[in-house]
Amino acid sequence: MSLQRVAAPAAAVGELLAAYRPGSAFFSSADGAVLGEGELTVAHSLDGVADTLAAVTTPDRVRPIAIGAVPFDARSPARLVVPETVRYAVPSEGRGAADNGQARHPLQGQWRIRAVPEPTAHVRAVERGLKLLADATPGTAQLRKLVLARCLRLSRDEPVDVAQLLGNLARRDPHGFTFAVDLPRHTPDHRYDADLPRTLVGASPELLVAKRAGQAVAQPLAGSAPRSADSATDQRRAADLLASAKDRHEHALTVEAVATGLRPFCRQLRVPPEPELVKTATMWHLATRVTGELHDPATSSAELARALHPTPAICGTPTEAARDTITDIEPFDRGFYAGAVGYCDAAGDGEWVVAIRCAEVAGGNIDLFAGGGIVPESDPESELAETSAKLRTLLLALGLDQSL
Ligand SMILES: C=C(O[C@@H]1C=C(C(=O)O)C=C[C@H]1O)C(=O)O
Repeated sequence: MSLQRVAAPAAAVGELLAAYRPGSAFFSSADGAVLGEGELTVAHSLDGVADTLAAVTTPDRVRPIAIGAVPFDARSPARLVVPETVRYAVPSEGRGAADNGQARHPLQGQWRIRAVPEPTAHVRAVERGLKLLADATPGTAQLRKLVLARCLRLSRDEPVDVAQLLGNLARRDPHGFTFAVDLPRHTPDHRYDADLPRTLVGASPELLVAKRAGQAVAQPLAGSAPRSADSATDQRRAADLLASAKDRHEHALTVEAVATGLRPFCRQLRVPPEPELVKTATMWHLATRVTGELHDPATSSAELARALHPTPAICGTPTEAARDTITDIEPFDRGFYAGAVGYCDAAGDGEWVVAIRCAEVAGGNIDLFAGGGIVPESDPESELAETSAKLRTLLLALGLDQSL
């Protein structure tokens, strides 16, 4: 077994982006970027990360990391790779300049597109969800929030160039969390040839949890509005979102769950009473930054991610009832969409984000996903529009400027 080596810090995030090749693992945040190459060993759950890292840690080995993804249903296997070589980059100056236009390098080719479910069926699914939120079933926990998603299956004859897609995503959302990590080759429904590598690629705005220097940080998002190219309209939408009782309710349920999940690990937890606005190139969101001092500074980011995932931002409240309802209603398997993606080192430091604004790529197939939180005050047509707006993160990075 070879040693995990850490190469000298790269000059810029752009260099690591340029070095990404299929099979490597890339993750970037406002703090910089990490690129893992090769495969020393693999952990199949967040639980297994500490032991896997301990097994490869020796006095002469520099802090190993595990990097990869956990599926939406955490009972299914994750893929968290301990790479042979790890390179880090510090944030670069140029990274602040967002490229809000079309993808600079559109992926050429003729796409076949299939919506699963069809848009009208998604509206009906939301109506069904609303009915479940309104009905109390004796003996079962009352659903308070449910997140329903839809999927766009795109395919073409030529394989998707993941490096190009990753570069486009990083340029459009330079302040987001951009990632490309390989997944287990088999999908539960064996939809693709098992020989095809599968990659999760995306640009998530949502920090599930980060841990560094004995501190835990989470930034749940919930409550959304599409951006507008017209700046007055854009500002009005942001102000309306911040004032919306429905969105604040949806947001509060998520913050409450994240605070409850972190509290047992923290001696001091700060939860701001009011949400703030965050934006991506395509969306406005309500956000709350929750920070805590850990009782035990050695608590690992993987352990914290395990305690928090799945949050009501992508599942619902209460968790199990929402997860079962999602399985019943959604006509596709979420796979790694709405899972978690990130890395953790042997000291437990690391960052995990919610796997949204992402796609699963296998050869010439790319599945895009987007969902939205539903509370009793939600409107089905607006929910459909919200998923269409969220899908634009990936569609624009592919060079497809169309509403689907
Ligand atoms: C589920 C998604 O996004 C989540 C749901 C949100 C909402 O309902 O307002 C906002 C941000 C994310 O937590 C997605 O992008 O697919």
